[in-house]
Formats: sequence, structure tokens, C-alpha cells
Amino acid sequence: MSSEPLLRVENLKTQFFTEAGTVRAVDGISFDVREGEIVGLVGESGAGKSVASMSLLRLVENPGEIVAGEITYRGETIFGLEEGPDGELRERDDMLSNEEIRTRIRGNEIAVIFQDPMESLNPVFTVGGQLREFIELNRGLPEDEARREAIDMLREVGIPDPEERYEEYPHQFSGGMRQRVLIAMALACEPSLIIADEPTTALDVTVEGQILDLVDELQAKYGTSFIWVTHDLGVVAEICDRVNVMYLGEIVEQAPVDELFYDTKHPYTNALLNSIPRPDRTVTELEAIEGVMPEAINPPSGCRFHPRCPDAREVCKRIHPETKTVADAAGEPHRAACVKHDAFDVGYDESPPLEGRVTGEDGRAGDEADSELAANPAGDESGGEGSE
Ligand SMILES: Nc1ncnc2c1ncn2[C@@H]1O[C@H](COP(=O)(O)OP(=O)(O)OP(=O)(O)O)[C@@H](O)[C@H]1O
Ligand code: NI
Repeated sequence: MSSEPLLRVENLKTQFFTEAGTVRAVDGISFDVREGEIVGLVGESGAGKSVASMSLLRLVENPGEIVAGEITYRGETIFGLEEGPDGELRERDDMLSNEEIRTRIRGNEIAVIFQDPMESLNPVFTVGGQLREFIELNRGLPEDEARREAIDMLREVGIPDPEERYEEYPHQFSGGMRQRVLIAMALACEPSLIIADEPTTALDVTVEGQILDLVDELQAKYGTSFIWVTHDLGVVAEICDRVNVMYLGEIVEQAPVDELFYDTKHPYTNALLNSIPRPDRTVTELEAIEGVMPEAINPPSGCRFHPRCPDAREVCKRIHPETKTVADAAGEPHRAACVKHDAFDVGYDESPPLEGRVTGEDGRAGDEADSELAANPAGDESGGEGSE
């Protein structure tokens, strides 16, 4: 906490202006990444994880736009707005130009790894050739030196016989090996930060485990910081130091990884945890999270999670909670956006449970509600996960 973080994101908002309405994909998130740590960005599909990641390098495309917030990397402004003389918001003078982002930051300082290596690798060129060219362009090395470096990098990420594999094409590599190539490419310019957007999601569990081990190893060796995007809390447990849980464009819980798992403060995180297998729990059946995530065009009033939340009360429909520090996690703030915590003091304890909710043994009812609906706290927003 003492030194300035590597990357600081404050109140970032990114929206898509579509015919159906404004999609508030990222809606005021704040987090930071320190030197040498792996920070998780976790949440269900549509939570805004990828849009947040793309925003960090100003890669959001039309009809999307960053509309608010500040992104600072090593004291430099990647994004920042100020009020102009006409009262309108305008980009700050000290904001890096597109040219500076492209030549100085992207790849060299902050690299990105995406889920699908085939999108990042060109099928008609050899793997080695692509890596070599990337190194030549970004590090200004002569061809033979870049070639040696590329082979070293392939070896470094655990590709056997790198000299021979250098000459092969992407389709000759397995999914896991392709992902290793992308990691090599990301590492090639020795960036300080790598943003990895679900890079292991398409892989089988064993290969995923190997890649995560590799990342752990490389992270320790190079001291690279990572932002690791995933919907999988199992992955988070394996590699992250600190975690941000996203729901409908917002960060609803933020904590060091152990605190997130063992002292969970947000019901959504709890629901996510209940939906994965855990070695320290004997669950016979995995619980699916009730309901589906609503659209980011028209988010629910109050707490956006309230229609699916087992702890929701009337007050949750009205009050939109900011993310606040609700506990101390060994000197680190443990933050959550849920009014059931004392830090909010908005009358949660006195507030009646939401109408039509199953609240326990006595709350069952609603005469015309059939058993399926009554068993589903999310009511008509249900994704059809009725238990019987
Ligand atoms: N080009 C676009 N135009 C309109 N809406 C978009 C666009 N890209 C993303 N969105 C919307 O922004 C929201 C966040 O999407 P995002 O891809 O960041 O989710 P995610 O958390 O990465 O999900 P996933 O796990 O499926 O990758 C979603 O509601 C999505 O529909
Ligand atoms: Ni995504």
C-alpha cells in the first residue's frame, strides 16, 4: 500500500451506444495492480471482464467508448477526462496519444493474451516466424538475433524441441501448445503487466493446470504482474494474489484471495463459490446460481444482484451500494458492495425480506406459485434451474 501501484483504475465506465440502448458494460470500477502480483477479474459471462480489460489499453471499439474514470500506468495517464472551459468533459492534456499507446505501451509495457490463440496467430505463417517478427518489430533486433530469442522463448514456455517446432504452423500445435506460444509472445518484450483474458478456458483441466503452473513460474522469475480474467474461481484460487469479483459492470467484492474464499462478504461471490467443487467441502451436488444475469442495458434497481440474492431484503431494491471496506484483511481492505454489512448502516436488519421470497420454513407460500417457482428465489427471472 505504501508505494504507488503499477496500474491504477478509478471509477472506470465503458458503455456501448446501441440501437437497443446504452449498454453499461463497465460501470464505475476501481482497482489496482501492484508490481509482481496476479490480480483476478472474475464473474459470469457478460459481467464486463473483457470490456474492462480492453479499456485498459484503450482497445474498445465503436459503438463502445470509455465515458468516465481514470487509468494510470506508472504515473502516466492512459485515460483521463477533465472539465473544459465550456463545462464539457474533454480528454486531459497529459493523456497518452493513440500513437504513444501503440508504440510505447502496448506489447512493450502491457501485453494481452486472449482466449483463442488462433485469432492471434496467423495460420499461414510458421509459429517461429511470427514470434521472430514480433520480436524484431518490438525490440528492434536484427533477424538472426530475434530468431535465437524466439527459440529461447519457446523453450522458456515449455515447448519441447523448440528448434524444430519453430518451423511448424499453428495448426500443428495443440491448443495448450498454442497458448504457450501466446505466452511466449506476451513475454517477449518483457512487459511489466500481462492482461490474460480467459487464456485457459478452452483447454482441458490437465493442460490448464500445466499452463497455470507455467504462469506461476514465469511470474516468479520475471516479476511480471498479471490481470487474470476468468469465470472460474478454481483458477483464481490457484494463481491470484488479490481478486475483484464483477457483477453486471461493477466490482462487488475485492479482497486478497484467502479472505475472498474463507471470509466471503458478498452473496454473489458466495453463490459463485457454491457453484464450484471445493476440496474442503463435501458437496454432493453443485449448486447452480439461481436465475440469469440481467441485461446491462437496464440493470435492476438498487443492488443489481438483488433479484437473485438469497439475502435480499426490501432495502436492497432501493439502495444501490457503493463498494466499501467492510473488514480488514491483514492490513488490506476487504471491500464489498452489500448493505447487509454494518459499514452501510441503511437499516438492512430492520428491512423486511422481499415479498414473494422463500425465507425459510415459514416463508413458503404464494398460493398460485407452483413448487418450481416457490423454490426459486429469483422468481420469474429464473433461468429455469427449479430444483424439482
Ligand atoms: N461490441 C459490443 N456492442 C454492444 N455490447 C457489447 C459489445 N461488447 C460487449 N458488450 C456488452 O458488454 C457487456 C460486458 O461484456 P464482456 O464481454 O465484457 O463480458 P465478460 O465478463 O467478458 O463475459 P464472458 O465471460 O462471456 O467473456 C455485455 O452485456 C456485452 O453484451
Ligand atoms: Ni470476456
